[in-house]
Amino acid sequence: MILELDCGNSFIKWRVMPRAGGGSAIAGGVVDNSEELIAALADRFSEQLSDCRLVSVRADEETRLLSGALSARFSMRCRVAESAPMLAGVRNGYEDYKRLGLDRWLALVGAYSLTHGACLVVDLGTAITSDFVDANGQHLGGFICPGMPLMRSQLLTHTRRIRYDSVAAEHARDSLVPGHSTAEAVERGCSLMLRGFVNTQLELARQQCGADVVVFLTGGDAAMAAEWVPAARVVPDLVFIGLAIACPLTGE
Ligand SMILES: Nc1ncnc2c1ncn2[C@@H]1O[C@H](COP(=O)(O)OP(=O)(O)OP(=O)(O)O)[C@@H](O)[C@H]1O
Ligand SMILES: CC(C)(CO)[C@@H](O)C(=O)NCCC(=O)O
Ligand SMILES: [K+]
Repeated sequence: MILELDCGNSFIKWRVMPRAGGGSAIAGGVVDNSEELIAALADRFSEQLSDCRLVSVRADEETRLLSGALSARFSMRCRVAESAPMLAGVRNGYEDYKRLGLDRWLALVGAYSLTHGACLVVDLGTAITSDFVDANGQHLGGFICPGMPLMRSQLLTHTRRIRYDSVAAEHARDSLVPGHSTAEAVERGCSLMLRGFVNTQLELARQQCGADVVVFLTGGDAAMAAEWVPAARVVPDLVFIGLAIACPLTGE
């Protein structure tokens, strides 16, 4: 079995796949840190993991420690995705290709592998990122802005009186009419910022890549954005699709 990891800034997303080259996930989850990850895996998969592949946007040292701990604990090979100027028909558009976040790069490569045509990838996590690729696989660049979790926490951190609980937040998200409570005002305000961003990306994508550009949404808040872009494809495992391309294992 193969362990796949997407180490984001806030969470580590993991899944166990039956073998190289496909099938559906046997198990998966989201954890806060490597200790939790090892605990989640140790019960069920102690003897069965042969390989690991991972992508990380964390510091190199932190990523090295994580892959070292995993390969030691589960006696498996561990491959770490690296930056590349070109992969699977996609050409990195950054001035310095090493600076493009690896999660963005792999999601883009994953999306292009599904369409072989122009795409826009919007990843809504801690940060929100968008990336454009044309029909020839040329990455046209992208954007980075704060995601919903960061927008909320900035308001909370830098004000005295913006306070509300998660139940109120949940209810507030039922509608986008002007808020009559702090929870509604903040949640809907941030949602509208997100909606404005997503709609602008869509316009830009059509200008840059043509009207038949395929829109992919991924990351924790993808489902929310999907309401505003009915034609979009919500692909939660886009980064993992790219990861398999970047780190093929024997047999793939
Ligand atoms: N405590 C939690 N337990 C389980 N799942 C969670 C928890 N907190 C968040 N999630 C889910 O985990 C996923 C995190 O995805 P997201 O794309 O937001 O990752 P992230 O690591 O915060 O972002 P990034 O990759 O940009 O750093 C979301 O689907 C979210 O709903
Ligand atoms: C933007 C994030 C934080 C999104 O996870 C990540 O892709 C990253 O750290 N990128 C490096 C900066 C860049 O992509 O230009
Ligand atoms: K991400």
